[in-house]
Amino acid sequence: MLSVVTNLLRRSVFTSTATLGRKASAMHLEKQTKELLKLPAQEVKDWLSNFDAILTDCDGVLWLYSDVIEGSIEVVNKFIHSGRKVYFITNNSTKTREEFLSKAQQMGFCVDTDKIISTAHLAANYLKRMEFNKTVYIIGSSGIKKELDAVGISSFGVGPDTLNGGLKNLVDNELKRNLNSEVGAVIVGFDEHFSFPKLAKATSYLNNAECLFLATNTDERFPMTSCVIPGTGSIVRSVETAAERPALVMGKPNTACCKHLIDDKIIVPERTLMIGDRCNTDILLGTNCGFQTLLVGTGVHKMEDVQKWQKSGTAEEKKLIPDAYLPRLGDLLQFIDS
Ligand SMILES: O=C(O)COP(=O)(O)O
Ligand SMILES: [Mg+2]
Repeated sequence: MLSVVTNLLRRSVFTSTATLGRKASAMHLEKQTKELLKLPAQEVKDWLSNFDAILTDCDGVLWLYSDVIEGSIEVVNKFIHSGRKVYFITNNSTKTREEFLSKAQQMGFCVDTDKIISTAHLAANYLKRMEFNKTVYIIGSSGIKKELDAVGISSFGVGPDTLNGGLKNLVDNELKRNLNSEVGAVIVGFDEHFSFPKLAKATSYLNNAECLFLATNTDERFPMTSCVIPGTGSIVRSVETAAERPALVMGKPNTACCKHLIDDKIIVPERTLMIGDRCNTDILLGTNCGFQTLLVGTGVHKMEDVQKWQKSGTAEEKKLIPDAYLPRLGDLLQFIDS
């Protein structure tokens, strides 16, 4: 997926506005994105009445780090109070599900634990379900460790690990002599202390073909305009490259993260709306699950990105196109009857 987006971005550099105009006549063949604010209010209300379940991304839709995005609490709570099932589904692995719950509740969202889907929790439960009984080496944050503790799986690796005695020391004293023979899985999530020793240790463990390789998510970067904060995807790519094998990704767009809701008939795909700010995780998950999708412009992708993808020919690129677009989630408030 990274390569798809990279290619899309590369291609977009050479796309002129004139080309956009010329191809407009062929656009009726493409999936169209409804810009909700440009539609009559009744049409938007009718569209919303199709949904009795909503899955919403968190960072970039509901909040940006610790700041609530204006209007999102009111919209989400109205959805909840109208009897719709609302799930918070985040790729962020730095917190436990309980920590996300208290973050959301402290902000004012009326959400319960069973409605939070988060990737550290998904990873721990994946290992628990397979009755994993070895140790996990973590590249990531305390959220992963705490979720593993909660299911009785031992782990280590969280925190700084720097190249103190040089490369020779790392190789001779750590990689050759000090690898933990109990490690049976490596989990890679967001790690602000990611380092060369961590990369070398993870890939040394993964050199054993029986060692499981899980990644929480593949988001390339965090939603930020003033600078770039690399996301988990950049760390996962690095480990995958050195390990020479792909990780099993727990979060969006892997449909496994919400499959149980469909299998257990808790939600009906045709009556479910996926709301997100990133198309190659949130919107792709929605498309892959048969949900309707709504992109909001408060995070990673914008309507201009969608317009570029609408012109591209591949089926994979078309899966990134949402059904609807809004500048921000709070704009929905005027269309939800209380
Ligand atoms: O933290 C991330 O990488 C993404 O988080 P999100 O899925 O809530 O946008
Ligand atoms: Mg997001």
